[in-house]
Amino acid sequence: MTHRTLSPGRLIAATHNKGKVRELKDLFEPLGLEVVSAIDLDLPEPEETESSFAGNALLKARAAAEKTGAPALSDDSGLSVTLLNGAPGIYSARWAGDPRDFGVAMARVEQELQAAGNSDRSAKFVCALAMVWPDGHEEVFEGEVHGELVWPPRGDRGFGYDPIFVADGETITFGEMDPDRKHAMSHRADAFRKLKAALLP
Ligand SMILES: O=c1[nH]c(=O)c2ncn([C@@H]3O[C@H](COP(=O)(O)OP(=O)(O)OP(=O)(O)O)[C@@H](O)[C@H]3O)c2[nH]1
Ligand SMILES: [Mg+2]
Repeated sequence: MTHRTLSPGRLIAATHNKGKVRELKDLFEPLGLEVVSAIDLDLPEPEETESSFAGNALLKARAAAEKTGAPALSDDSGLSVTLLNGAPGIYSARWAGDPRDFGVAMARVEQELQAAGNSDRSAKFVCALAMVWPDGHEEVFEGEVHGELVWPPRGDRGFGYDPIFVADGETITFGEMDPDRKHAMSHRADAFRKLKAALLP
C-alpha cells in the first residue's frame, strides 16, 4: 500500500474519551500536530456497529473527517481476556454501562474470570488507530500489549481497565504507572509507532 505523509497542522482526534484525548495529545503534539478533539468540537458520537477494532476505528474517523473536512484520527481499543475468549474486546466501553462506571466493568471481568475457573489471568490490550483524510484516503494501524490481570484494582493515573492490568515484565498496574512509562509500552504506543513509521517517514 502507498502510505500518505501526514503533514503538520490540525488533526481531529475522533474520540469522546477524555483519557484517550490526553494520551493522543501526548503522542501526536510533539510531532507538530494541533490535536482538536471530537469533544472540543461537539461532534456526534457514531454508533459502533462493526465487529472489529479496525472496523469501529474507521467508522469513527470517517464520520469526523466528513463532518470537519480535516484529517481525523480515531482509536478503537479494549481489553481482551484469554480465559473469556477475548471478551470484553470491542465491548470494553459497553461493559461499563451508561453512564460509564469502570469499577463495575472491572468487577465484571473479575467475576467472570472466577466463574471460568480463574486458571489463566493473562490478557492483552488492543488498539486500532485509524487515519482518514477528507478525500477518503484511509489507513489503520494495530498495536497490542500483553499482561496479567490483578485484583483488587490499584492506582488512579490511567483510565478504563488500567487499575487491573500489569504488563508483562512489570510489577505495577497501568493505573499506578507514570504516563510517560505507559506511553513507552502500551497498545496505543505500539499502534502509534507503526503509524509514525508509515505516515511520518
Ligand atoms: O485501562 C485502559 N487503558 C487503556 O489504555 C485503554 N484503552 C482502551 N481502554 C478501554 O476500552 C474501551 C474502548 O472503547 P472505545 O474504543 O469504544 O472507546 P470509548 O467509547 O471510550 O471512546 P470513543 O473513542 O469510542 O469515543 C475504553 O472505554 C477503555 O475503557 C482502555 N482501558
Ligand atoms: Mg466508543
